[in-house]
Amino acid sequence: MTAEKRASVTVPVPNIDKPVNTRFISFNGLSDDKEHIAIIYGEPEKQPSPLVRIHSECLTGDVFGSLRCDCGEQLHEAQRRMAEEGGVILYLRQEGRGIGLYNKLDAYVLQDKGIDTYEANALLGFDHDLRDFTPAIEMLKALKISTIRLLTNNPHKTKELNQAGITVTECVNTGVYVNKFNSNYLKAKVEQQQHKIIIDKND
Ligand SMILES: Nc1nc2c(ncn2[C@@H]2O[C@H](COP(=O)(O)OP(=O)(O)OP(=O)(O)O)[C@@H](O)[C@H]2O)c(=O)[nH]1
Ligand SMILES: [Zn+2]
Repeated sequence: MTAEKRASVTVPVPNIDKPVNTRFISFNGLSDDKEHIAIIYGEPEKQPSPLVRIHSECLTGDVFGSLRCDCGEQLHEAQRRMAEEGGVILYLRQEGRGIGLYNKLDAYVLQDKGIDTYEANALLGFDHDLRDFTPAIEMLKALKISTIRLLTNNPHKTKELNQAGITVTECVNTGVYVNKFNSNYLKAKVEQQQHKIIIDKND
């Protein structure tokens, strides 16, 4: 079954000086049963290569501003950039790189004993990253967007999209949001998964 748009709802969101209208889009026919959502700024379907952020849900960071990761800040950066130039946020319901919220909290318990973010997954019996970006590809196709600039530091996302027929003309890195609580987490992403995050050696 090919995925298609279900509802498109206008949602004003706050921006620097005045609210900006976005469209929240739901889908029928995605290949898993999760309620993934696209948030559209402007008219990206009319741009030759719009900015796209594929953002994996992080309740702790996105909603509550947890400083253990950089997710909330990356999401807010995407929102600011897209309010300026248009774009699409694909908000994927893949909490904890696919292991779920409770398991992520279990992984945090292990990390508090000195184990890194990927090794903690392994100790809990999971692969280091269980995410599947197929729904993101299906959503882009339903939105009739096949050429994008991807806002990410993760080179593996670009590779998966290219393999599925979405052309990534540019990989736009996000800012670096390092603090004393997330520096080991960011270092593990750089050292083990080649994320493009420049961390100052003093952090
Ligand atoms: N399993 C696990 N998931 C985590 C941990 N910290 C954050 N996450 C989840 O990781 C996901 C974000 O993935 P990241 O690997 O940080 O970043 P990315 O999406 O691959 O790369 P960017 O596009 O640059 O953000 C979110 O779903 C978070 O909930 C952790 O310690 N363990
Ligand atoms: Zn996070």
